[in-house]
Amino acid sequence: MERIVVIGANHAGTAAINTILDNYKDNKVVIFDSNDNISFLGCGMALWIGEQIHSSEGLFYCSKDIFEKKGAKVYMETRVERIDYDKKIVFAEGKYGQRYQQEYDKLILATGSLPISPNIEGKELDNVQFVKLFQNAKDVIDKLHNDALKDIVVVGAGYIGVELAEAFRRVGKNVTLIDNMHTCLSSYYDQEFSDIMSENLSSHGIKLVYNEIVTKLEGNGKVEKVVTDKNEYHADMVVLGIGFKPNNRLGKDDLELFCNGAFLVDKQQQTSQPDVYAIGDCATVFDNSIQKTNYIALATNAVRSGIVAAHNVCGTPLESIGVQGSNGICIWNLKMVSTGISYAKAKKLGYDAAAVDYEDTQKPAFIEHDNYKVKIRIVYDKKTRIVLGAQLCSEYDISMAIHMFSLAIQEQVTIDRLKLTDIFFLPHFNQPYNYFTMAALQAK
Ligand SMILES: Cc1cc2nc3c(=O)[nH]c(=O)nc-3n(C[C@H](O)[C@H](O)[C@H](O)COP(=O)(O)OP(=O)(O)OC[C@H]3O[C@@H](n4cnc5c(N)ncnc54)[C@H](O)[C@@H]3O)c2cc1C
Ligand SMILES: NC(=O)c1ccc[n+]([C@@H]2O[C@H](COP(=O)([O-])OP(=O)(O)OC[C@H]3O[C@@H](n4cnc5c(N)ncnc54)[C@H](O)[C@@H]3O)[C@@H](O)[C@H]2O)c1
Repeated sequence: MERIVVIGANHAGTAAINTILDNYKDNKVVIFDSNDNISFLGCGMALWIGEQIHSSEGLFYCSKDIFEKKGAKVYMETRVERIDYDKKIVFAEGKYGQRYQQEYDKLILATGSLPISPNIEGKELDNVQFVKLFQNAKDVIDKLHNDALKDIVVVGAGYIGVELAEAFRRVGKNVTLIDNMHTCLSSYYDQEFSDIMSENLSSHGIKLVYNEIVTKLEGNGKVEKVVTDKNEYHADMVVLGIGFKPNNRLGKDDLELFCNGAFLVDKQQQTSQPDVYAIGDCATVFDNSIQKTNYIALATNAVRSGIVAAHNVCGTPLESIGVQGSNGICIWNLKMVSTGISYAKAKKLGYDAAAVDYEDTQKPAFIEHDNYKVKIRIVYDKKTRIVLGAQLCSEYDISMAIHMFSLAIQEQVTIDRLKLTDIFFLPHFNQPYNYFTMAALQAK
């Protein structure tokens, strides 16, 4: 029997814990989490805030109870303060000051990420919000009920910022969305795609402010103003969504780190310390699109890395196959999905890259209903011909289409192989000259 300690029981921790408890029943599993809930789907936060779902109930898929019924010992609201990696002991403290020492044979770090806090004056003012935890969402929703709270400035037009801008607008607030880049969603899409999202956001009344750097927040107790290098914006609430950083506090002096501080792991999720594994947002991933170690904070990566670590910890060797950072967003019915890297990113990274684009309706023109335009871009390396990334955008649900490109990047498929990939045709679904083939065929 092994003593397995898991620190952090959100998406990564939950996946690892369930895999161990369901498949390797003879171990002693001890879980610590500093929060009071498990498995909160942050991805549902904007839907809840924007009143597209009526409650937060469905946003949890696991609990302390479930783990305990499967035989684990669970300490909630208990923060691990320090780890003695030589003696293999975890030191934790409960909400009421209770102290715990737990020895381990194998340790899984699933401490996740923290929202990046900009180094600006005024960020401690009331109504300056991060949106990561269930408690953050509850707090924001309580404040939104106050009709005097009218103007919301969202800083960061990435995934969190864009989703929340929509949510705030849906509940009738005036929304200004600020990003220091020249467009929204710039880490995921080329401007030809992000411009479509910008147009969608502005047409719903969101004020877009790009290429401005927030320099300070002003107010009297409560935030009242966002000051940038070029302008000032009135704000009754400011939401900061400028990215995540890995929560590495428990290992930053003892484990090897990636350039952004994430725990550096191998394909088995093992850190530089023997018997210590790291998963989810606190750890690195192997990024197949650039064939290098990278940091990509997504729940999907968290879950898969948890499964991989669990099997290795319990003695079944299993290697991660890497990730492509596949992602998607849906804002007022405009759906955008991407995988791998954009053309702009490929160029920035020094690839001799090319992009092929195609635009068409999803189905033949004679289909009069539920037939929308689809825009596709495939990015590839001109030298190796290998696919580096893909982007799709439509009001039609094209989400499943991105998985094919995800697999192509994972398997290092060339653009030329995609030209003749067998794609079925039925007018109810698509076209005989479909946009995958038509885009790929353009590759010279
Ligand atoms: C608003 C929002 C929307 C999102 N939408 C999506 C989406 O649509 N798709 C997607 O793939 N991803 C999405 N994400 C990202 C996704 O939520 C994260 O990638 C995911 O939560 C990572 O899971 P994790 O378990 O690694 O880390 P976390 O969720 O950060 O969990 C870490 C856990 O560790 C615990 N912990 C930390 N330190 C200690 C300690 N010292 N002692 C004890 N416990 C500790 C914390 O309490 C927490 O429970 C979204 C995130 C947000 C905020
Ligand atoms: N739909 C989804 O899959 C989804 C939804 C929400 C969050 N997430 C994930 O959660 C993580 C965190 O999301 P996020 O939106 O915070 O990060 P993000 O990386 O998606 O976006 C951060 C944005 O902030 C901007 N930014 C950075 N510094 C800034 C500054 N000082 N001032 C103004 N803008 C600045 C960046 O240009 C970028 O557009 C990401 O990994 C994201 O992929 C995913």
